[in-house]
Amino acid sequence: MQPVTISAPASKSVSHRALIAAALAPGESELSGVLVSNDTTGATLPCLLAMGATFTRDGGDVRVRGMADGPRGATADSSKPVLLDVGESGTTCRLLTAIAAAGRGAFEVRGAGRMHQRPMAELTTELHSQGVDFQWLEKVGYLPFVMRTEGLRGGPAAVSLEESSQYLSGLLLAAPLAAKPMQLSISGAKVVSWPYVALSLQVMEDFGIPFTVETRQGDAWQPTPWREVRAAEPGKVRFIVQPSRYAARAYTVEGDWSNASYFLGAGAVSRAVAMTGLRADSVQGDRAILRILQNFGASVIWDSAGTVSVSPGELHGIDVDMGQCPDLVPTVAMVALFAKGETIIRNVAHLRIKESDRLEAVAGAIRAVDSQVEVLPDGLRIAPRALPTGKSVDFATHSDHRMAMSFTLLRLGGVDVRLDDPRCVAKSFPGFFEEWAKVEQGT
Ligand SMILES: O=C(O)C1=C[C@@H](OP(=O)(O)O)[C@@H](O)[C@H](O)C1
Ligand SMILES: C=C(OP(=O)(O)O)C(=O)O
Repeated sequence: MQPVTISAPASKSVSHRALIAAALAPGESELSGVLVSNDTTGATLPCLLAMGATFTRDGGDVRVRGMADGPRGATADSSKPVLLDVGESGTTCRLLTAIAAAGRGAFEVRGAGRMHQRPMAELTTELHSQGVDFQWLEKVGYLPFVMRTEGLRGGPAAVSLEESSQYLSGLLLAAPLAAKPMQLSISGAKVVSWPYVALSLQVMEDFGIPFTVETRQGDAWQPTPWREVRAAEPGKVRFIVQPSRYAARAYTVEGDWSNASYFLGAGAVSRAVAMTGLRADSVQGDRAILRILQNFGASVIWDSAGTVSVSPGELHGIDVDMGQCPDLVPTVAMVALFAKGETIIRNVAHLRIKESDRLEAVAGAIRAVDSQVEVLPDGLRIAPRALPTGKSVDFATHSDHRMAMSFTLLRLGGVDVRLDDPRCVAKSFPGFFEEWAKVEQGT
């Protein structure tokens, strides 16, 4: 039987970063293949427009005229700060708070839904020591707030990556706009979601920003190519970013490994799925989905044209640390329900502060299909039972796109999946259900 072929949607994380870099690059950039979704063209783009960049867009082709001298907020004589509405996008919120802080004037940052419960303090504390003033409109450390800035001073700064990598990504992307070189280091006890920091460095490099990464070897700091830093440890890596300008350019956004995971997962549990448009050498951590599906027992093949295919096998439960690829957890948890034996997912306490409390939301879906699950302080222990084939089951998405997309996998086990809010997929993948229909129709 021929595999169903799906072309991967554009990377959400790269789209955010390419829009930011192009908006900060004086001159004209042409971006192709930008993800059209609520978080990217619906949140990051309008916020950058409010800061002073201009855009013309035809689908995912975006022509950007970058800001001539950095982000501009409202001046002291204006009664209203410039509004940055980040919607439900954590990436927009954390990255653009740092970018706006590196500009001038007053900005009000607001969001929607869960975004007002997702923490900001780790980032804003550091921005405050850089000279930025915050006025909290509801709760200290959370949206909404008004920020007044005269730019970043530069010099040393340290941030913890225990709950999110987005704080460091924001500081890195904003650092070239600081008055002096910035030396960023990692505090805290552990690092999660490291590959997203590497993606930020990749886009900075692609848009001409000079920076050095140093790792500690014994008592000395050694310059290290950023691609060689696989998983950073607190106190063992630092970044030196020179004041500089992003350089305008043409740029093509690569495919998204996170949103590919639902289709690759379908290949593992049902019938072969082939995907085009994914980079085998991508810096995206969610490329790990291939290794994880292989560990379950699925087979993975790359062909010479760069198409990857996943086919089913005898699936058995696995024990997996997903600290560096948290967005894959809902997919992996659903695949675990098709496997024999227990699956344990570890090191993902940060899933509790995403679009929903994802440990509880995923556990709710597992219970809805009569399997057993234990919610651990930092993960899930899943004991699958036979799926309720032929039955209609109601699922609570908690308005979380990754819940809606991952629970849909259960249709391949014969479950009539009823989602309370299927439209929440628009956050990252508005065309998800149209693509999914191809999997079910087998064409
Ligand atoms: O920087 C990014 O593009 C992202 C970082 C990750 O968040 P955390 O670093 O908060 O885990 C990830 O979950 C999110 O979907 C995208
Ligand atoms: C956590 C996610 O995104 P964000 O943090 O940008 O809201 C996600 O897409 O799963």
